[in-house]
Amino acid sequence: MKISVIGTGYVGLVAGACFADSGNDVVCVDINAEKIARLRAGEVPIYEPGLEELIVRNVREGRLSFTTDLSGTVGGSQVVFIAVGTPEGESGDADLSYVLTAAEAIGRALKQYTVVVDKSTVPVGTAERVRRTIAAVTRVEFDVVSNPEFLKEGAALEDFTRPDRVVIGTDSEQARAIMADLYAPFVRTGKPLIFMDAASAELTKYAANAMLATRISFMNDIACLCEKVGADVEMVRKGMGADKRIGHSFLFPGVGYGGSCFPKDVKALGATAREAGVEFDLLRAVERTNERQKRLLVHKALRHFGPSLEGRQLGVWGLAFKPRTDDMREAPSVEIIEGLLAKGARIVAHDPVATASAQRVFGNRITYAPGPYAAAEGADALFIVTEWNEFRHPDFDRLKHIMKTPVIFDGRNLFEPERMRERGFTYFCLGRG
Ligand SMILES: NC(=O)c1ccc[n+]([C@@H]2O[C@H](COP(=O)([O-])OP(=O)(O)OC[C@H]3O[C@@H](n4cnc5c(N)ncnc54)[C@H](O)[C@@H]3O)[C@@H](O)[C@H]2O)c1
Ligand SMILES: O=c1ccn([C@@H]2O[C@H](COP(=O)(O)OP(=O)(O)O[C@H]3O[C@H](CO)[C@@H](O)[C@H](O)[C@H]3O)[C@@H](O)[C@H]2O)c(=O)[nH]1
Repeated sequence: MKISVIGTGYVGLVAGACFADSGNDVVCVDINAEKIARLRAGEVPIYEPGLEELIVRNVREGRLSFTTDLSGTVGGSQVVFIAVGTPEGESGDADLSYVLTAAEAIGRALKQYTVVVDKSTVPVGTAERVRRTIAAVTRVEFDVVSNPEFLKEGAALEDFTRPDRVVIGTDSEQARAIMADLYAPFVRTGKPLIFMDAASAELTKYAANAMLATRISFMNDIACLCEKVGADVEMVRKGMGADKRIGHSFLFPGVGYGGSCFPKDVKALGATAREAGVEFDLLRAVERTNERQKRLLVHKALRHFGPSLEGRQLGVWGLAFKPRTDDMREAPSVEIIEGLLAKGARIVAHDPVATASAQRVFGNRITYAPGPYAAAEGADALFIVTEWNEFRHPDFDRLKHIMKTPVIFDGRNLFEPERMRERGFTYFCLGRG
């Protein structure tokens, strides 16, 4: 099948590469000429495990290419995916300007019946707005399908090629058949293609993200409660998760959820509810807990060191919002580091892949260390912010030896508090004694 993908971000690039790898002829389009030039030179502008190899191979084998020329590409495609950004708008709602601009450009370029697929995360009613936007500029036949994406950064290829489900919102039989054909290679193991109307598909995406964010905030509140009452959140988490109705995933307390999706999508769902006159108080509480959680490590540090961190050197392990990505969007590290800087601390941080993207956030206000031990050297305390695997089994003797004082604020509960005390560390974590 001939496919165009509009937008070469985390979603567009992954979708484009995976569709090409299942034998389709894919052209990825972006308005960012520098990104396209890099991609054409074989350089992938984001870090996502396995993506570069997949792109390079599919380009070499002639199934995948990159262009800034939307109008020259879309006309020859049977399916066009919109995978542009939908950032937070002024009042918390989703900013649809990129989606609607792309839709109009697609409309002008159509030459034959085409399925236009909205893969971006968009509020209820957007498929209809996209349809109207395209219909206003063309007489060619087309269908608009809502096909939200559920991949996680850091595991994007696995999630895309082995999805738990594929949600397809359309009332067109023709579009339904084309989408089923396109996704057939990814649901061979029996995972469902779930067909529904476009509005339900659009809402499914926000509901899923908001539910996952709710679980995280719930566990962060449980962790705070554990600290106050002398319970151990790791035990509570295991005990809760063993109930099949609850399950173990997305119950890890941490420094608050971040990334390009949960924060904006919880807000956008709140905006949809407000507009619809539905009181959705739970969402506001989920956000409030998350705001508190992002400040927690700084509060713990101030309780330990006193109200000023002037003259203190603090090490930070992990800058990206989660492991296996270089994405700094809404990363809790930003709030934590800004909080520590504001109290006068000097920061030396290490992240295995996010240094370049972190430099765009912090500039030279912090120091970037080439490795975890270099970040901890001479530090008054070490902050663990992102749970990269390489931080899980450090040489504790070496760490203790190189730090000025062996104090750790662990925002990811990587270690056993009892063992850390035996090793000679002053160890603070979340919801454990
Ligand atoms: N990042 C994720 O993990 C993830 C997962 C599921 C869904 N989503 C959703 O998918 C959408 C895309 O997210 P992302 O993280 O890939 O975004 P991104 O910001 O990484 O990339 C978007 C790309 O679209 C390009 N673009 C904007 N307008 C364009 C136009 N008119 N024509 C061509 N290109 C254009 C931008 O230059 C940019 O390269 C969002 O709605 C997001 O909520 C993201
Ligand atoms: O038990 C957990 C799980 C996650 N997180 C945090 O939650 C955030 C989001 O993590 P994750 O969901 O793994 O990454 P994303 O790439 O943001 O993926 C989410 O957002 C995407 C964009 O909408 C969706 O497609 C995915 O299904 C959804 O998981 C990160 O800050 C994590 O540290 C926790 O604090 N505790």
